[in-house]
Amino acid sequence: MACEKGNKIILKFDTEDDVAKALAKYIALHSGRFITEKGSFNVVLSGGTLIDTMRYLTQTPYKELVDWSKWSIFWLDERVVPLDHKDSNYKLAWDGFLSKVSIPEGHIYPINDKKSSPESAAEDYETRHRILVDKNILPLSDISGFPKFDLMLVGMGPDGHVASLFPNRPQRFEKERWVTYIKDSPKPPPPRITYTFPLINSSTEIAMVVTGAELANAVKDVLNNPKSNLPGAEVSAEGLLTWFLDKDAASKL
Ligand SMILES: O=C1O[C@H](COP(=O)(O)O)[C@@H](O)[C@H](O)[C@H]1O
Repeated sequence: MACEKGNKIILKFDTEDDVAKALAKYIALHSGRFITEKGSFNVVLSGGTLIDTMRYLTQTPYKELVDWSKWSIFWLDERVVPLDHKDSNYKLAWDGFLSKVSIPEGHIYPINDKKSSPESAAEDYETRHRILVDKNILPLSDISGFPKFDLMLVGMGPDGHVASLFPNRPQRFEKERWVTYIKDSPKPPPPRITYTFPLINSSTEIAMVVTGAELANAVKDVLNNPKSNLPGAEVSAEGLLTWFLDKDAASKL
């Protein structure tokens, strides 16, 4: 079932498995669309449950049909830990997705895990994005002046956080930086870096992928209660924001 509001569409499915199947089809369609239009596909990954929900993309027919050679991968947020640490969003994505498809190594942009502090890791990630802009690998939005990705795949926590932008933390209000840092994330591990809202909201397409009953209150507040002021409610896209919900996550709408 679909419900449209402005440049937002809300898709509700019976089960998490139905969400996973629809998500694979949606990503593959956008991959084809962007590669036809501009010859490349810049994708931003979250951590968390998203990676498992992307599982059908690594299977037939998508594994063979998608032109992985044109993909580039970035991270919406990352924990400041070594890339082989169990808490690393890169490791999660590598184990569950990237190791199973053939995206060129040079197109994968994890954080530099040799940086010792969240400040320096955020600074470094932003600088590397500025270099990609200078090389015309990443375009800037004509509207915001921030980097414009083709597709961001965004998860949400039960507290309404997206990326590492949490309620009751100032990072969600950052307006200038492309990448910022947090040292006291309420969800462990505490040191993280994260894209900021002006950058997130410059994306052409965004998929909010939210499943499970423990997300039902946050989904209700974000979609139906503007006063809740949760970070998830601040997500918008320059093109279309598409919510993928299962029955449990949508149960209080
Ligand atoms: O800590 C994080 O949490 C969010 C939400 O994760 P989920 O397990 O509730 O899906 C995730 O999107 C983010 O990338 C991650 O660092």
